[in-house]
Amino acid sequence: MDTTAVITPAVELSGLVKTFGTVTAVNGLDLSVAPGEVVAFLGPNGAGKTSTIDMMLGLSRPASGAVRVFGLDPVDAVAQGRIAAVMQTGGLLKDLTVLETVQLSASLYRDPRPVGEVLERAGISGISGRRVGKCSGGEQQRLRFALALLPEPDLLVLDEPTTGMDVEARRAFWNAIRQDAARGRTVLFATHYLDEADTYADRIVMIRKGTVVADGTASEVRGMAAGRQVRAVLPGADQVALAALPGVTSVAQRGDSVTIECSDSDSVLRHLITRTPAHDFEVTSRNLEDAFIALTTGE
Ligand SMILES: Nc1ncnc2c1ncn2[C@@H]1O[C@H](COP(=O)(O)OP(=O)(O)OP(=O)(O)O)[C@@H](O)[C@H]1O
Repeated sequence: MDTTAVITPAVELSGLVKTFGTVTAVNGLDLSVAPGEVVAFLGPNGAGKTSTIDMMLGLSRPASGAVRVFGLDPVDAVAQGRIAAVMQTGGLLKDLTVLETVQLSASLYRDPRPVGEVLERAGISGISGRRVGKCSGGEQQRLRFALALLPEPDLLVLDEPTTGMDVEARRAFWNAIRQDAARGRTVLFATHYLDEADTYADRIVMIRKGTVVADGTASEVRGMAAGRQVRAVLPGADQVALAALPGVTSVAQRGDSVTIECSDSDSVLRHLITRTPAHDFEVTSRNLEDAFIALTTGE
């Protein structure tokens, strides 16, 4: 057996760039996703998530850089049913029932999964007779998920699939996706929701201004994003010296007080106590949500 065989990544993006006129939507993005991973693309509005996903699906072409899906050009990967997508809106006919919608889509494939099976896996067998126009937003998304399962893709891509759903609908939707992913399918989804990425992804890739700013498991990213704030009374603090301390991300002086954002509050305190006349110390943990915003907006 050849134990040195290299596994072809599910997704390989290298030096990806996408521009729209003067706007650079994706700016030299590199990413490799292994088969079987559940990856969240997390980033604020305009970070470049949709532009990247469109290139992965072969819906648009990069200005430069390369996209491979299971080693293939995305257009070929889509044609072979290796990749399928659940988009946020569009693509459903209101007057058809859920069952008719899936049957119609299935008729377009040469060798689709059985209709009953995909309804079951998307958790919508119980509403198969309901008209699409009467389905809630969450049910319509599970219907789109069922449609995406018809070719039995190896990679499922979802672009902000739960926007506008309430908490219960989001949970039902993700449980269906997660149960399906347990069978080994690779899943990549874009989201604004930190909690959604945290709960449902094995790996979080944070995007800001078209590039990756953090990449790791939820707990690794939490570690990267988490930080402390040290405050002390120190008139005329030497801001340059403080900013040069290990792990310090910002220093601000307001009146007699200095506020230092850092990853290692112990070493900042040690410095302040031994090298400066600072007093009245206050150490607080930055809230994770604030830290996420700091990481994705650079504030
Ligand atoms: N067709 C287009 N024409 C012009 N500019 C575009 C186009 N599509 C995207 N952009 C711009 O590219 C940037 C990245 O947009 P993109 O939709 O990829 O971000 P996103 O992370 O998916 O954002 P959101 O979370 O709001 O969907 C934004 O500045 C956006 O305005």
